[in-house]
Amino acid sequence: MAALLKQSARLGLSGRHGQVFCRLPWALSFQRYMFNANKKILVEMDKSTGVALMKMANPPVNLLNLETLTEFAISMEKLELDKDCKGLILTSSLSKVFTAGLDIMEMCGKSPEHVTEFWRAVQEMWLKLYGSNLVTIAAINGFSPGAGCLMALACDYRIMADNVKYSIGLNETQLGIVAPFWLVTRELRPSLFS
Ligand SMILES: CC/C=C\CCC/C=C/C(=O)SCCNC(=O)CCNC(=O)[C@H](O)C(C)(C)COP(=O)(O)OP(=O)(O)OC[C@H]1O[C@@H](n2cnc3c(N)ncnc32)[C@H](O)[C@@H]1OP(=O)(O)O
Repeated sequence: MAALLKQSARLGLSGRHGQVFCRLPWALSFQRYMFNANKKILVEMDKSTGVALMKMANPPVNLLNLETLTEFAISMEKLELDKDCKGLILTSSLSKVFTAGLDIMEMCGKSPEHVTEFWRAVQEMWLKLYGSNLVTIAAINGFSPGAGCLMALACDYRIMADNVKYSIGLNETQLGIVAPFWLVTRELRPSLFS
């Protein structure tokens, strides 16, 4: 795990944005590639190590709206299809927020069809992460409430920045949102499935 984190530091947070399957020049050609569908999720894959660095990049607080969730699922699919990819580090491109969780505006005043589509995307995101064949690590570099906490829990390993200001936890009931049954039973009460 330490080696993976060292790798993440080496990969750096210096990815060039706005590119789809762009290869780095000369020596690193065919060793590293980056992709992002719409710039909300940035992926940098190092084929020489098999480690992908995925950064949520939806300022100001990395809200998980329909667009971002969809992009996340597509990015996960691409990595799962890459036979060279063995591990994934999930982190944030922002300085103090991992993710502020679900965008509550996606559930406020929207049509039942939209809300259904949104929750389907939430479930898809969780299935992709929790069910991934990759070794997954959440590098939690800031606040991580609600779905941010659940994303971290869905990873195999979690490491959080050592800063007392940052908090992580399940606060959705304070907002009147109940975590869905598939999540509570699978992740928060795994003994039911053992
Ligand atoms: C796998 C998952 C499966 C199931 C999930 C089930 C349940 C999950 C539910 C949720 O995730 S509910 C959402 C929980 N999140 C929160 O409660 C976060 C609340 N936000 C904060 O605490 C702070 O924003 C912060 C993350 C600590 C960052 O603080 P900062 O001071 O940097 O930013 P600010 O508060 O000014 O926010 C900027 C901007 O963003 C809006 N915002 C923040 N969070 C949300 C949100 N969750 N949904 C919608 N909008 C949000 C905030 O209102 C500001 O908007 P403004 O600039 O227009 O005022």
